[in-house]
Amino acid sequence: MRIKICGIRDPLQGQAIADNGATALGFICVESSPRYVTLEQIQLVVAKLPSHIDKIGVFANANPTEIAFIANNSALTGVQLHGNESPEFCKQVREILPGIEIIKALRIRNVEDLDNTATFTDYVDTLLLDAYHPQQLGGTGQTLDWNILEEFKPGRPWFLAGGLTPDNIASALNKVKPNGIDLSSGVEKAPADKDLDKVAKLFEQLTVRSC
Ligand SMILES: O=C(O)c1ccccc1N[C@@H]1O[C@H](COP(=O)(O)O)[C@@H](O)[C@H]1O
Repeated sequence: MRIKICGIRDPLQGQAIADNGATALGFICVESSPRYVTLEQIQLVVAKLPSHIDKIGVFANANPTEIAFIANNSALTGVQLHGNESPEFCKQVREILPGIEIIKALRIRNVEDLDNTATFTDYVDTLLLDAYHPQQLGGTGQTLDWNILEEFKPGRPWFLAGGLTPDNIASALNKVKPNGIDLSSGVEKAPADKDLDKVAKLFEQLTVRSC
């Protein structure tokens, strides 16, 4: 299973989280977020990471040219589109960035929102399901209704996100079978300041489950 830890800013924290077993790290390229990182900060973190770690830039309603500039100049392996991007927009980004993983994040309120994920299947590599919050795009710490995800089998691999923590990850994975998990605020002391003890606890929980 893929394990993505999002909202990384500090190079040493990024390195430690990769050493713990994360398969992907995420960088918030959304200026309004308290976890926002500049291109230069991403470059400093990426420089310390082994090549097998996926490096994902998180954008929301950004310009495709800006997305491509940041992706190409910081060796990102993927971009996560976390705003109100349309399937057509995802297709455009995929054409501009061939070879880069396109992840479409969708904020799920109900079964209708879940059904809507099918409209993205042909235009993205991966889906990511996050909780819906009326004012915030992401990093809210809110969980979505895992009950409606029990039978969710989209035509693409998918990440479960939204309010996951070392304390609730076992319950989540008992109900839901995603291809990956994505955590941000559940493993931090303050926005973009990751709590390495919580990260270690997360991996302990995941190890116990796999035994
Ligand atoms: O983390 C942010 O500040 C953020 C801002 C704008 C878009 C997405 C953002 N984060 C993403 O939110 C989810 C879930 O976060 P959490 O675990 O509930 O804190 C995750 O995919 C982040 O990439």
